[in-house]
Amino acid sequence: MTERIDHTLRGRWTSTAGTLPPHALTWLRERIGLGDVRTPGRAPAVPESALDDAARAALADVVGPGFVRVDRDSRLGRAGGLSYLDLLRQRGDGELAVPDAVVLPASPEQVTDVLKACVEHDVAVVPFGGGTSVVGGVTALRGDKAAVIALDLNRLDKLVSVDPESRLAVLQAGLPAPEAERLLAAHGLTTGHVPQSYERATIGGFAATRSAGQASSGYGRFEDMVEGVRLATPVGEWRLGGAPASAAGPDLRHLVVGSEGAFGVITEVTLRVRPRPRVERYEGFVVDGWARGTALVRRLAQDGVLADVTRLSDVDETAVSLALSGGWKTAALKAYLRARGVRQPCLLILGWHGADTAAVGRKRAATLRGHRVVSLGTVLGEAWRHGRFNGPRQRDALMEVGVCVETLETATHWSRLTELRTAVRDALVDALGECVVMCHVSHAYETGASLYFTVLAARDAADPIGQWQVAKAAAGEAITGLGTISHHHAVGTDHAPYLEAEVGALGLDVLASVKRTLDPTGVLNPGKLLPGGLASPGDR
Ligand SMILES: Cc1cc2nc3c(=O)[nH]c(=O)nc-3n(C[C@H](O)[C@H](O)[C@H](O)COP(=O)(O)OP(=O)(O)OC[C@H]3O[C@@H](n4cnc5c(N)ncnc54)[C@H](O)[C@@H]3O)c2cc1C
Repeated sequence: MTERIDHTLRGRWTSTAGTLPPHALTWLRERIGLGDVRTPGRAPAVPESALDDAARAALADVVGPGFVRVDRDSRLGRAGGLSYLDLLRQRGDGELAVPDAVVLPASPEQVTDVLKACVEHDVAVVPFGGGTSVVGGVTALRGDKAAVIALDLNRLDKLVSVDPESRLAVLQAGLPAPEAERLLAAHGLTTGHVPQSYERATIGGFAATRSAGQASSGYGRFEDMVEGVRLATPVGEWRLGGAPASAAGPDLRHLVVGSEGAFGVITEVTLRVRPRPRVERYEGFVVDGWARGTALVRRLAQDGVLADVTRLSDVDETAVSLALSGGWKTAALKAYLRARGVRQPCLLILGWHGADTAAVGRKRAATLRGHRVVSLGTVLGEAWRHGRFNGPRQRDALMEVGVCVETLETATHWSRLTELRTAVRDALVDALGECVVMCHVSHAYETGASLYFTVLAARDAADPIGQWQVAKAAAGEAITGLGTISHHHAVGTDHAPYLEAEVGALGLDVLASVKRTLDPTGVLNPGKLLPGGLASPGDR
């Protein structure tokens, strides 16, 4: 939990190659026909920095010469995010976009001055928080600019103020989540925001992408927590949010939250915070079949009694978890479930947070009242909690042995949830052939829920990048018209082509107008959010 990002090491999450147990390898060979493809280990090419001396000097004037870095490791360390394609590129497959320099400002004022210098010297700016984007959000694209910098917000790492009476905290944008939580814990407070990328992602990154954490049912999505923002833009600073609620026109904070660095750089976020729970209880349950499972989660959401963490796996994801756990305990569990009449087990993890055991007990009783689920006890729930940040480590290990492994997510209304799940699943299977597609619901609302897919296939050694691009495009087409292109990963470069289908041509024009106002020369994060940057509506 305390691991700080090592910016020199971006090709994997872990510093050592992970390993898979032998039974997992055997299972993979059987299920996806895994051959002997290894992840390439070539060092990616790093071109000469295109940042000219005048631009470098202007930036050094703002942040100090030691904080304008043009060395290979610094630049390579901020070359792209952590999608499967990013990881392949960082390991030497395909072309990697490397920033010309890394600039590390230490204050909101310095961020504004860096932007001014970049406008003056025709330099594109990619805001860089934890660099955990999985949609190409931090790809170092320069657009039509002479050079591109990664604007690393690492040094904006302070808890600025706390108002315990109002339950508000002002946090600087570069704070990684564990550090933000450590600082808030000293005041008995928490954000409750725990995404799987918790160990590395930052407060500014969460706000910029409308992130959703594993306990979103209890604490809300990140945008629900944002009371105010401080934004540095090329045309000056913009501060928003001074009241708990307001009827002063449209809520402009939502032009900033989710703006993915294309409208400005978030330097501070005022967050609604909560008392830190003293007791957390996680429990595993099994429901018979996807239809019954989603009906149950829908009832809980619509009755307002969802557990703080609510995660329902489909039959495939449950089967894979059981297969990979292996051993006599799994065999005994399967026999037990059969005896209880469960034919198609779907694993349901529920977690409740509270001030004390009695409070947690009351919440648990409210969730479970009147529902038929088979409890597997807290051991399974605790196992989930223990392993909940393991996804990226397992991905490292899977990549090592030649697996094409990636996730994608969407959301839709309850009435279309199963249709969407089937459409995405079928599209992925059609595109990839022999593969495993698993799905779970981890964020539920009164009107619908998210779907999160994990895909495993044998990597195509000849064209690994093309293999996933085809599958991702097929999934994108399947989603269009049925659900959102992103429930919490954001748009980045990867989803930009699908944004028009979701918000309409007029929606894109509105976004382009905002961009033109805040970033008239288009230095901010070219190619992200808006396809091609959209300097003017006519450019589309
Ligand atoms: C293994 C893994 C698991 C993940 N799990 C989840 C999950 O459970 N829930 C979830 O919501 N997401 C998840 N993500 C996606 C990612 O972690 C989130 O999008 C996160 O919010 C990004 O935060 P970051 O600080 O790493 O931002 P970055 O990756 O650095 O940046 C993301 C985008 O925001 C922009 N940006 C960053 N900081 C700022 C700023 N201060 N001002 C303006 N723009 C900025 C960047 O330019 C980029 O476009 C996961 C990613 C990985 C790799």
